[in-house]
Amino acid sequence: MEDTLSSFDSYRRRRVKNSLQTRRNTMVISSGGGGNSSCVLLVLYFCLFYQSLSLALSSSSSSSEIISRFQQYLQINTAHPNPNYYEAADFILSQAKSLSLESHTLEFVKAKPVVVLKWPGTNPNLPSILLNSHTDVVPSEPHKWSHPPFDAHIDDDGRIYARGSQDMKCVGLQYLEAIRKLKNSGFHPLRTVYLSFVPDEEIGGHDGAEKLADSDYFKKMNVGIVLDEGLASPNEYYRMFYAERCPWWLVIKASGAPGHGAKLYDNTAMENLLKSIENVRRFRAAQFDLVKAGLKAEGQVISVNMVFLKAGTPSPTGFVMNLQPSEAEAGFDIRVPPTTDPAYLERRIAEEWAPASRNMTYEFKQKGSVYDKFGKPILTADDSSNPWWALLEGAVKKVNGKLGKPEIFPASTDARSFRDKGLPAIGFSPMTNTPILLHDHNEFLRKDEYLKGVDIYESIIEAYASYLEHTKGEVPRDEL
Ligand SMILES: CSCC[C@H](NC=O)C(=O)O
Ligand SMILES: [Zn+2]
Ligand SMILES: [Zn+2]
Repeated sequence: MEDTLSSFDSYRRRRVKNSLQTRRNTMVISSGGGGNSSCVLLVLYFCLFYQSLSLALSSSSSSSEIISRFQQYLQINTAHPNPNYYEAADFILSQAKSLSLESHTLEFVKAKPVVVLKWPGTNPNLPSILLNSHTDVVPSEPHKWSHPPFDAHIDDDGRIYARGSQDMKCVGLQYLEAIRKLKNSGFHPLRTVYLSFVPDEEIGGHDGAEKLADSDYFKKMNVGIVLDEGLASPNEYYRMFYAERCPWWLVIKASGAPGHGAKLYDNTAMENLLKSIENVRRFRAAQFDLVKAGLKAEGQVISVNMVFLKAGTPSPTGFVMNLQPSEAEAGFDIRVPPTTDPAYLERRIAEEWAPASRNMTYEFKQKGSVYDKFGKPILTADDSSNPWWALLEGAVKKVNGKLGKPEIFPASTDARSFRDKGLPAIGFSPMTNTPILLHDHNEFLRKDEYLKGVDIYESIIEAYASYLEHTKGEVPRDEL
């Protein structure tokens, strides 16, 4: 860890040195006259040098300001079901102003602002880069946290506790801090860099990223690559995601004749439902065993988790105890990797989990497709056909970050709205040596890890925004 941090520091020093060097070179080229003009130029030189030095000093000494801005964002309560979206939007807009970024607030749905920021590139004809993050967070149970989830308290070991510290207010603000550093260093992007701060990801993104991706405004943005969220890594390897599992939310229902609680008879609703649940549990265990044995990664198996059970005849004191009910239901959150055959799973549901022969029916509350409109699995290429993948890898390695194997995101993110449009989208949240605490109690991110992530994005944005080639991964406008 020490090593990694010190190499990040030396990278920072190199950048400062380079930026001073660039400014010095500019001066040398522009000086050329003699006499008084040399004097004026000398003064100018020192002014510029002083300015560069103070800029450099301010960027190297502003860790506490960077952390304080992160805390401010975390302190805005954007938890469902009543997220304070306007306060979050105002905060982002104030940051944009301090960075002289262009901003636009789009309200596709009332009270659900989508904030889009723009850092114009010197070649606006090249497809742009979109850095996406969501502003909402999931609810919490504050009394089960060691520090209140919207205090952004920092403990003695530098852990910042807050809902959203990992998922994903960190990423949204790290993008902005990286841009602040790049601007301070005098960097000018070749490609336009956009940032989108979208609502509602945690409840499906339909009024947020999905609306943005469907809009004419988005078409005009001419996006060529999207970065979105990934997951924390408990070890030293950063994680990159090229796809995500598809959510299928299944409800199965059993029916049967009611009867006396003391009677043994076949085909009761409860018995039929339990047979299905046993079946589902065997399937779940087999999939989980593949992960436990190290044969498959989490994102490569089908996960099934029972999320509700509903049965029984209510009474004023609870449930009627001597009546076997005529209906019973169970709900499952299923996640299907785009690399599996969904027809196989659907057959299994119809024939084994909810067979009509056992008086069972089923319905999907949500059933995403693993295929795009051309019938191909929705995946972003993680090989040489996608230069953005290699660029990201290179940029992380340049600042001494190590990378794990490409992965499929186990849950859903807004990236799917962009992949649906045929765009490459990479899931990445720079957090190493950090327990995975998204949606959990006591979600936290360490200060040093957050600051390291800013440097990682600085490297990524610099590489992406400087990339000149028109690539295969970029979809021509008229196909969107
Ligand atoms: C199916 S939309 C729900 C999106 C949600 N995203 C993050 O947790 C998820 O459950 O994966
Ligand atoms: Zn998220
Ligand atoms: Zn989430």
